[in-house]
Amino acid sequence: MSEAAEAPVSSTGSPAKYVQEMSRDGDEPPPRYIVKQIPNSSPPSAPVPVIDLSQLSSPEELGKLRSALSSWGCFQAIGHGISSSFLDKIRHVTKQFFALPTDEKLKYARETYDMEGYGNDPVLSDKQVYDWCDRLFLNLIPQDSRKLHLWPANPSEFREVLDEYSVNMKLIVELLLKAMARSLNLEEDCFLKQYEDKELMAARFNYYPACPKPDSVLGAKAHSDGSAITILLQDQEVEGLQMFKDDQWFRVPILPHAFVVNAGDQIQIMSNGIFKSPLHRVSTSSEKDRISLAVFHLPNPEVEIEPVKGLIDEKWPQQYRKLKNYSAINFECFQNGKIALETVRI
Ligand SMILES: O=C(O)CCC(=O)C(=O)O
Ligand SMILES: [Fe+2]
Repeated sequence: MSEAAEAPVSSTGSPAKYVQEMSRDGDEPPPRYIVKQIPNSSPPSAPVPVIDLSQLSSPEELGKLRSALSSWGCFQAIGHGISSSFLDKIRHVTKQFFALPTDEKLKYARETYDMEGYGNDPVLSDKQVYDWCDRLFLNLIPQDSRKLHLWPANPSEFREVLDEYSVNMKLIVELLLKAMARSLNLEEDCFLKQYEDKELMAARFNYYPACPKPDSVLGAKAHSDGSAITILLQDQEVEGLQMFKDDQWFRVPILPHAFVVNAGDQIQIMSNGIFKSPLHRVSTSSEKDRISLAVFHLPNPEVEIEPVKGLIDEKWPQQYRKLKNYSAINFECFQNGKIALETVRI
């Protein structure tokens, strides 16, 4: 294919120019960003379920949680206990970071073929259509995996705010994993036990600049998350996230100060396919920049995961094999155009 030759790929395994710079300079999106035809490019708004995390001791709310995760694979979480002012603050420092001059942001640039740090869509395959998005990817947990030199010192509160955000995210994830187990009438620590106290958590700050071709360019191509759980803070004003359900795309509306919680592929495996890891994508806007912050939580790659025994019986046999390092499987499948979850199905 000639596609690889059309868009120069720099030696860092990244598209040659940051998307934010192309947007600022009024560049036409290069061919490698063009999706030939975006199916369903203006879908309807989605009735994504809303779950109140402060009510998860009630059987009704647990029932809603189970139903949301086994149909949509996602929900909007309210009642999470994090103040609106703190959420505004983390959005604010995110915007401040991306507003810095490129030279300043490059102090935190990711290394060749590394995920962590500031950069654009990593190039993993020569068939890849690029996302109209720049990112800052940082490990949060375990603490000793943090590459603090990649944590922006500008704006000055960035590190402190992210550290506090990380503490909050860990608490919410644990609360959710326990509630998800209870919603299936299982011991509440049955998912957490599989982590063997070796969890990973990482943050991806996404910056989607305005795009002159929203009908043929995506902020993020359709994907499911390779995590166990993802907690996403959407932009306050600019929509973009879309979910695939029942063969159709839906726009996820903005609910101020709610998180969008996604089941990731690894919880689909651990729940023996009961919870669904949803396919989602991000559209672009011709007028406005958009930010989001995704926090991914997953077991350490050394740890083996498998469907929980209590969810396997004759009527619903084991759907996925025991495995470890799902991220590596996911990565290889992406490069070979395969769907990772399908390759680990029994
Ligand atoms: O920006 C969004 O709304 C979604 C981002 C996302 O799906 C991701 O970072 O995995
Ligand atoms: Fe995602």
